Amino acid sequence: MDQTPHVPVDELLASARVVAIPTRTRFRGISVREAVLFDAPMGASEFSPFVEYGDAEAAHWLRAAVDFGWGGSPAPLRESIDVNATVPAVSAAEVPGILARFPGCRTAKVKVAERGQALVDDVARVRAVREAMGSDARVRVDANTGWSIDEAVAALTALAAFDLDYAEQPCITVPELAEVRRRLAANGTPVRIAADESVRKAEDPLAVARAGAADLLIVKAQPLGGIGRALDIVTEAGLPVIVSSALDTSVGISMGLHLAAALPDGMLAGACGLGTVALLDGDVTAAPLLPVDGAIAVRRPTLDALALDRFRATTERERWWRDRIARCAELLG
Ligand SMILES: O=C(O)CCC(=O)C1=CC=C[C@@H](O)[C@@H]1C(=O)O
Ligand SMILES: [Mg+2]
Repeated sequence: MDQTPHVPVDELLASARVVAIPTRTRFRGISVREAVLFDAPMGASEFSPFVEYGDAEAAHWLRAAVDFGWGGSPAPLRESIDVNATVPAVSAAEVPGILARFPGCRTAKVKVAERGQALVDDVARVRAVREAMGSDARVRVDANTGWSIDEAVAALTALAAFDLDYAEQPCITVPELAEVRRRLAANGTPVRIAADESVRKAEDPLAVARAGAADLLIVKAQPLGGIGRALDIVTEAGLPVIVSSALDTSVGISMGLHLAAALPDGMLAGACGLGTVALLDGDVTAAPLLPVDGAIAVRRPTLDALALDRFRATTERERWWRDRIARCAELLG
């Protein structure tokens, strides 16, 4: 199913504004988040593939932006979406300060396997999260492909002491995920495995589900080419899902909220990774989509002219993003 409208590149460029927003805490090596906002007919839309991504990958994100801005979004089946606190790879001492930015959240996702850190750092961080949130909270970890099979089994065996909801993408490949899952079960420390990069960066996003290598899928609207495409994938995969984001502004978060709100009942496996505006030191709207009582209302934010000016990217970066849009648009045809 592909109902993404065709929009001439001149029209895309005419409505594009490029911003650079500082992060409050370094996250996946990023201290300034760049994004393009479109003032589009169906409402604001966002194009924000990470700068190191190639054009073929970034083109999926452009398709999503066009889909959301010019095509629209499916009718929401729910009014608000529970979200998780996202804890970057900070020291244990910084954990309470991070969690305070996510009021009411009873689920936390903790980054682990950060380059340059060791398992003791992960254990200390996850322990601090569990202690701060209490025994009834859900605590997940995300390794972003950072471990080998042996490292993943050792780390998750240790971290299982903190009662993990699941572990997101412990290793890179689908066979590795399957092996980690098998070994943990054989050791008597089963931890559910969630696939993220194996869905959003894979040539075949359904391969991980077909291989039985994951218990649930992380789905993100922008990398999967939009809400419609993401819905097609989850329907076909038949696994429970968590909707997440990519350190988007409130506009990209709104795309994720509309995806989560369109999922058929029973498919959503818990709180979604859509609270990350709390990690940014600014936004593009006067009413940011931040968690309140652990949830965010499903709505489309309006762009704020003052904010767009305040975070306006340099001329050089703006040119870079405009060239990127033109190349990606050409790939989409
Ligand atoms: O899922 C969340 O809690 C927040 C989003 C998040 O973790 C991510 C955002 C941006 C880039 C990714 O490396 C990362 C992820 O791996 O899920
Ligand atoms: Mg992830």
